[in-house]
Amino acid sequence: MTPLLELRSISCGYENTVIAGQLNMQLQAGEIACLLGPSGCGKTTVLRAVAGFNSLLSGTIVQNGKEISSVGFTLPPEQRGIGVVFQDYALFPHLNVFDNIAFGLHRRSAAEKKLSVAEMLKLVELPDISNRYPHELSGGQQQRVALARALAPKPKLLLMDEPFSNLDTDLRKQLALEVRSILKDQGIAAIMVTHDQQEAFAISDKLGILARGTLQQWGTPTELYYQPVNPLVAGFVGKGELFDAECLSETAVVTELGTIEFAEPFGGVTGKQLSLFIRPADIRPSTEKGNVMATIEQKEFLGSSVVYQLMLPSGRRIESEIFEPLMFEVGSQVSLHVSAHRPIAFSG
Ligand SMILES: Nc1ncnc2c1ncn2[C@@H]1O[C@H](COP(=O)(O)OP(=O)(O)OP(=O)(O)O)[C@@H](O)[C@H]1O
Repeated sequence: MTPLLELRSISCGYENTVIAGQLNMQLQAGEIACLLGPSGCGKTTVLRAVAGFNSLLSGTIVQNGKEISSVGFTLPPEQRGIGVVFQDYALFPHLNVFDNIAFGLHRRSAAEKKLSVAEMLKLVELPDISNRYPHELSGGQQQRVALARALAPKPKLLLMDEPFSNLDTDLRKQLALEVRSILKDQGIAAIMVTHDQQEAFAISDKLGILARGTLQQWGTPTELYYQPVNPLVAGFVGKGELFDAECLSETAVVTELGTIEFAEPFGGVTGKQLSLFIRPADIRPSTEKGNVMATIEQKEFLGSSVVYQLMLPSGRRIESEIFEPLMFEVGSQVSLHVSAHRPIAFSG
C-alpha cells in the first residue's frame, strides 16, 4: 500500500545547519503518530518541513507517492492539503469562532461554510459558541476551535505541535483521547509533537523518538517499550537503568541484582558481556530469601503503586515500583527479585 507520507533520508535545519538528519519513516492513511524527544532536538523543525514551511537540506518527502519536498523544491503549504495546529498558528483574535473556522474554506459558498462550521463545532463538542471571540473562550475551548479550524477543509493529514501544552494535565489527557477518537472517526492521519510520554502512548499508533540529531526509532508504542533499539530509546519511553551483565547460558545472566533466569533464550551467548535495561516495575523487593539484599532508603506512596528507592551493597541507588499495597519501612533490608519475562538487552 502506498504510504500517505514518507520521509526518505531527510535532513532539515536552518541556513545549512542540520538540526535533524537522515530521518526515515512512513505513515499510512488514518494512522496517528507522535514525535517525542528532548527540548530543542528538532521536532518542530521536522513538522515544519512536512507542512512545507521549511525547505529540506537533503532527502525527499513523498505524499501519496508524489514528491512534495526535495533539495531545491518545496511544494507550497496551501497545495499540500495538510492541516496544521501549531503553537504559533493561534486563532485570529479579531475574528469570531465562525470566521476562524471558516478561514480555510474560502472557495466554498456561504451556505456550505455555515454547514461545515456547524459540523466542526459539533465534532469538537462546542456547538453554541460561533459568535464568540477567542478572548471569550477558555484555553481548552480555544484548542478545540483551533482543531476545528484545521479539520474543516477535511485534510487527509493533520500536523499538531504540542496542541495541548497550555492545558492542565487532566484536560490534556481528556482532549488527547477525544482528538484521537475524532481523527479515527474521520479517517484522518496525524503527526503530533509532544514532550509527554504518557500522552504519546495514549494517542499514537506509531511513535518516533527524535534525539541527538536523528530519529532513533520509529515503531508502535509497544515495540519501543519492549524492543527499544538502544538505551536512549529505552530510557525515553519509561524509567529504567542499565546493568552490566554476563551470560551464564542462553537463558540466564548474572548482574549486580543477582542471577536472572529468563523463560526463553534471548540471544545471549555464554560468557558474553552485555547491558541489561531493567525497569523499576520489574524489580520486586521481598522478605523471602533472595540472592541480593538491598536497603530501603525512601518510599513514595502513589496510590496505585509504591515507589521504593533502594541502595545496593555496591552503594548504587535504584528504584522499584510495585503495584500492590506491599509496604516496607524505610531502613529495612529486603531481598530483590527481578521478573524475567521480556529482557531488554544491548550488546557491548
Ligand atoms: N528559525 C530558526 N532559525 C535558526 N535556528 C532555529 C530556528 N528555529 C529553531 N531553531 C533551532 O533549531 C533547534 C531545534 O528547534 P525545534 O523548535 O525544532 O526543537 P523542538 O524539538 O521542537 O523543541 P521544543 O521541544 O523545545 O519545542 C533549536 O536549537 C533551535 O534553536
